[in-house]
Amino acid sequence: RPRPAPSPDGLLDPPAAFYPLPYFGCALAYGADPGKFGRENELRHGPIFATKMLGRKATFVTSAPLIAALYKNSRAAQHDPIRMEIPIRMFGIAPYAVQHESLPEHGFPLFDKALSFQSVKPLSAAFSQHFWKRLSATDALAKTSPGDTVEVKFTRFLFPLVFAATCEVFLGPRFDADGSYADFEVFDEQIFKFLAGVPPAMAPAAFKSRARVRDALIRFLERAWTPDSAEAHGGYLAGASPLLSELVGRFHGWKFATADQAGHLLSIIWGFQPNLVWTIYWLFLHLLQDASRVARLRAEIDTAMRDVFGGKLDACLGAEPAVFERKEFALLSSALNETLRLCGSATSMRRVVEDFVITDTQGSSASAKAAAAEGLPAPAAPAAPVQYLLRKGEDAYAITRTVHMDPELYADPESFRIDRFLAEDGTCSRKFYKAGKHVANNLMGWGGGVSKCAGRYYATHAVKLCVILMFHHFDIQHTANCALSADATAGTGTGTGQGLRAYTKPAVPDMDMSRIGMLTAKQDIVLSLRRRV
Ligand code: HEM
Repeated sequence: RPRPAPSPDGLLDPPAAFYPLPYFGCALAYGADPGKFGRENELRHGPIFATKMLGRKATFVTSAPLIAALYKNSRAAQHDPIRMEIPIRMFGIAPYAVQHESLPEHGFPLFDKALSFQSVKPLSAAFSQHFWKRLSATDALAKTSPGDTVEVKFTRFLFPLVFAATCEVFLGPRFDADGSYADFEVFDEQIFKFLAGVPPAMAPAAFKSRARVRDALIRFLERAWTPDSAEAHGGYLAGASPLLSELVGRFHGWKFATADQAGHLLSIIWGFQPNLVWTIYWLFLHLLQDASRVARLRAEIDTAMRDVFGGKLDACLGAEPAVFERKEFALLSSALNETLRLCGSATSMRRVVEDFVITDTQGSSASAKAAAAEGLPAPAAPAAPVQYLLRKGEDAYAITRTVHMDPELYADPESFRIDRFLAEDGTCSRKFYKAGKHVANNLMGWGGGVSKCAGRYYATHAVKLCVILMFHHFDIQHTANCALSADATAGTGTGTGQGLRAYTKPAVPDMDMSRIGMLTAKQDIVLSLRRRV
C-alpha cells in the first residue's frame, strides 16, 4: 500500500481514500454497506484511511487494535458531540433539548446506571413477565392444545410482542404500544432518510409515521406525568420504570417542551427495538437452518429447564441475567455471540476534539487470500509501528464488521457456527487469536468504549428468554420465506396459514447491508410452531 506523505508538522496523515463527489464524498459507498466499504478500503489502504463524508473529514479504522486505540482515547475522540447532533435529524428534537448542557452529566448516565449488570434485574424480570404475558395470549398458545400446529410470519408474530413488552417495562401500561407499533415500524424502516436529512416533502410516509408515534408519546406524557412536590423533580411518571420517571423529571427541571420530551422517548424506543428484534430474528433463522443445531440447543434448554429451574416456568421467568450466563446456557450464549458477529454491522462514531496520534503496529485485518481475490497485493504488516495524526475537528469511525469477518480471526467467517464461541471446557469463553496474538476485542456487536451499548445485559437476557420460551413451548420449523409486509391477514393466525404468501424455499434471506447495528432481512420467514406443552 502507498505510504502516506508526512504532513508539514512531520506526522503522517492517514492514507487518503478517493471519493470525488463534492460534499457527499464517501457517504453513498459507506451508506450502502459500511462493512464492504471498510473491507475494500482496508485492502487498498490498510486499517486506517481518511476521506470526506458529508462535507467533513472522516477517518475510518478497521482493525481490532486500532479500534481499541480509538475507543480508549475518549478524551480526544468524544462521543457526546455526535449524540448531541444526530437526534435533531432523526427524532425531530429541537436543538436546545439535544444540546442541553446537563444531558451528558445528568441525562445519558442514568441509562448506564439503571442498565448495569448489578442494577438491571428489575427491568429484565419485568421484561420476562410482560413478554410471557403477551406470548401466552397469542393464538399460537391460547387457542391451541399440545400437538397442534400453527404457521406464523416471524416478524408479525414476535416483533410486536417484544415491542409491547419493552415499552411496558420502560414506559408502563399508559403508553399505547399496540396502537403505535405499525407507525414505529414504518419510521424505523425509513430511518436512513432522517439520517440523510431528506426533507418532509420527499419522505411523507416517514415523517407522518414519526409524527404519529411522537403524538402518542405526547399523549402518554400528558396522562402519566403526575406533579408531586414531595418528589425530587416535582413529579413522577405514573406506572413507568424509575429510570424513565427520573429522566422525564429531569426534563421538566430543564424545561423541555412536551414534544421534545416525546422526541427523547422516541429515541429511547428506537434504541431498544430494532437491534433487539433483528438479533432474535437472525438467531432463530440460523438455528433453524440445521436440524443438528436445533437438537443441540433444544437439549441444552430442556436440561436447563429441568436442572436449573426444577421444571418450573415461574423460576425461569424470575431468573436474573446472571443465571442465563451460566455454563448450562453456554450454547445459547455462543449462538447469540455468533449472531452478533455474523449479522451485525456496528459503527462507533467519534468527534476528534484535540489532535491525537494513533499507532498502527499490526497492519490490516484483511488476509492475503482476500486481497488476492480482489486482485490486490497482499496487505503487509508494517515493519515498524506507524503513527498517524487525527486532527481536531475531524470525525473518526470504528467499523467493526471488518474484524468480525476477518478469516484469520474467524475461520470460514461467512458461516454460522453455533458453537464457535465455546471453549474446551464447554463455557462460552473461547479466546481468539490473530497472527499468534490474543485479540481481546474480537467481538464488538455492542460497539465499544464510552458509547458501548448500555442495554446489553437487558438485551442479552431478553434474547435468551425469548429463545428459551419459544423452544420450551414449540417444536419450530422454518417452512418458507415470504414478503416483509404488514399484511394483517398473514402471520398471527392459527390453523392453516391462510394468507401466507410463501414464495421461496426456506433459505436464509439476504441481509440489508445498509443498516448500522443489527442488519435487517430482505424477506420475512414463515415458521411452523407445533405446540409441545
Ligand atoms: C441485541 C440488541 C442490541 C444490540 C445489538 C445493540 C447494539 C448497540 C450498539 C452497536 C450501540 C452503539 C455503540 C457504539 O456507538 O459504540 C448501542 C448503543 C446503545 N444501546 Fe444498544 N443494542 C441492543 C439493545 C439495546 C437495548 C434493549 C437497549 C435498552 C434497553 C439499548 C440501549 C442502548 C443505549 C442507551 C445506547 C447508547 C449508549 C451510549 O451512547 O452511551 N440497546 N447499542
